[in-house]
Amino acid sequence: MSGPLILAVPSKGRLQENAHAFFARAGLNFVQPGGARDYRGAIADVPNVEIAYLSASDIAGQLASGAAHLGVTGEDLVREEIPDAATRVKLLQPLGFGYANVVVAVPKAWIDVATMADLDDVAADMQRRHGRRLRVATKYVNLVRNFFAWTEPGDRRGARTSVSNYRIVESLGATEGAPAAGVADIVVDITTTGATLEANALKVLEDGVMLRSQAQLVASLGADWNDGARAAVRTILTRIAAEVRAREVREIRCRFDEGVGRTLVDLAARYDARAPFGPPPPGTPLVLHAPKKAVFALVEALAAAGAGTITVATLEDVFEPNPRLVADLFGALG
Ligand SMILES: Nc1ncnc2c1ncn2[C@@H]1O[C@H](COP(=O)(O)OP(=O)(O)OP(=O)(O)O)[C@@H](O)[C@H]1O
Ligand SMILES: O=P(O)(O)OC[C@H]1O[C@H](OP(=O)(O)OP(=O)(O)O)[C@H](O)[C@@H]1O
Ligand SMILES: [Mg+2]
Repeated sequence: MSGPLILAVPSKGRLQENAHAFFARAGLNFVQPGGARDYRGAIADVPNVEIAYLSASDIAGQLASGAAHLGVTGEDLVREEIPDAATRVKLLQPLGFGYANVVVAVPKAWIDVATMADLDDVAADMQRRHGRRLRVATKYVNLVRNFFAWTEPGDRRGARTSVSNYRIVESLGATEGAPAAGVADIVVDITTTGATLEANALKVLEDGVMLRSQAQLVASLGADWNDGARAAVRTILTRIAAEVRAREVREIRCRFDEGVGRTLVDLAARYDARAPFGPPPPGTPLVLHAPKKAVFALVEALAAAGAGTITVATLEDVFEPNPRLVADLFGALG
């Protein structure tokens, strides 16, 4: 077989805009030969790639089945829709957008209920007194089953307790409204600002954060990884890796007096900064790539060690040989 590499990209919803911006920053410009309503596209200068525009949840499904090779979707959807995720997909890169938590939320009116252990008591009580099970409205059926079944030993407040005596009420929209509507007792849903929970008078349990999710770049392990698809993914991941690396680091350049060059390189290593072009010959500035977080501490240390003028700059792309992203995927594909 020799089909093209299928890259699945959100066509609507929360992730769409950020996903497009992410690929554009990596120099991957999408073209839609059939116009804006065409759900298939291509990348301007990378042959053998077909873009599939899909909803975020369809993307998780297509990656699981191998219908798409590479895609962007929420980690919540990967964990929910692909129970055996480790054998079917590889999460290559968290993308720094689409942050949201999957949480257990109960009516604020339940003032005595603050933890999963409390919730288990409520569920047991309902069963005993009314002969019915606690109703949980959610679209995250698999995540709920796993989370509610899991116990972590420890004292009552310090640990997680499993919840039994519940049943799931599947809800595909407006989930937070289910308790007020009387169709469920509590909800499990995704939240970012908490505004929707607040508007529905719900509160998150103290130990009720089931998953901290963000958008992920995901590869399918079961797709048709023919030679053409492998060549295309190498090009795509190399550009993405260069962009990701550039965002992680700052370039520091400094003047230094003869003799201290070596000392400065050693000093930089203590801040996880590297001299990508090696120690400079006399008379040329030292160039370092430093983790963003370490920049100001490193600048101070360099100045104290005798550096002259120091400049800090952001970089557009940092291409390194054998980027981790490429190695990770090819390692997983074998
Ligand atoms: N409130 C939110 N804030 C940030 N990211 C979110 C939020 N809600 C969802 N997401 C992330 O975006 C993904 C897709 O959600 P989104 O709401 O865009 O699509 P959907 O619910 O599948 O479809 P629809 O367009 O019908 O809402 C979620 O699975 C999650 O990873
Ligand atoms: O914590 P907040 O910032 O208020 O966000 C939470 C809301 O966002 C999502 O719904 P969405 O708007 O995607 O609608 P949907 O239920 O149709 O998917 C989620 O299902 C919540 O309802
Ligand atoms: Mg939604």
